[in-house]
Amino acid sequence: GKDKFHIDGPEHWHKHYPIAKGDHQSPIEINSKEVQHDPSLPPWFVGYDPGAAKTILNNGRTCRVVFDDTFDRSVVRGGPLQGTYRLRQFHFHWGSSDDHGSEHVVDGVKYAAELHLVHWNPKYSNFAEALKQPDGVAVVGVFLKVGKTPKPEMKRILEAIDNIKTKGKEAPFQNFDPSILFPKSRDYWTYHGSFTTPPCEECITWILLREPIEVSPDQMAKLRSLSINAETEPARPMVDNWRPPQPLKGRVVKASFQ
Ligand SMILES: NS(=O)(=O)c1ccc(NC(=O)NCCCCO)cc1
Ligand SMILES: [Zn+2]
Repeated sequence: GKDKFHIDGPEHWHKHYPIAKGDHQSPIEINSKEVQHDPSLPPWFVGYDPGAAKTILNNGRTCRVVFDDTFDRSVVRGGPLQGTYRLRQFHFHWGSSDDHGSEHVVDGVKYAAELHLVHWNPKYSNFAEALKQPDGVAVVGVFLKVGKTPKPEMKRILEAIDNIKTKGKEAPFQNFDPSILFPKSRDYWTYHGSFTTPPCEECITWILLREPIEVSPDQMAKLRSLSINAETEPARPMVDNWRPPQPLKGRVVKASFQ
């Protein structure tokens, strides 16, 4: 299955997913000096129904919280988007230590982790169809920065990790509105890119929040306590599940702020 390509590093993905060497790949380096402030960019909004949250799972590559996306129940709209996009799942990427782990890099700064909230355009019949379209998917990205104060809103996710330590484990995760994880500011960068893992489809309008949320070293250690192996296999820690920045290839990154 596709999993064996995940064991091979990002340098190998193109052999089975040629688009991995495409012109609109993610993540990228954000260079503030080259970003274009776009005053016409409207604010973005979410309307998340906590009741849409269903389960949390360890898929061997990240920990993912899955939502009911059978109707416009939890959506994002505005910003660079036309219409509403339905929340399907959110997940994280992180490093083996606090000094790296994010996928996008801002003016050379690697954050300890990056949260991705994945939404798809319901003008397409389902997620699998949407990921074949340039306007099929919208991902809101939030950087996690390590500081002294733990983020209380992360508590429920980190507690749930105890039930999904190994690959294939899934547990109920209900009544959760992920917008409580957002920072105060809604300032964002936006550009057209791709999934950062296979199939690397170039279907994503990225909305990357400028302001990181702060988590504690212990909270990062908890993420790193997840394993990529199944329960019956030798323990291998789930760390460094990030793709390095990809060539910008002439794309312009727009900023909603000066
Ligand atoms: N890191 S990321 O760019 O936000 C990302 C989001 C979803 C996915 N893939 C996903 O949700 N499902 C796998 C696609 C197979 C079709 O269902 C991969 C990477
Ligand atoms: Zn991601």
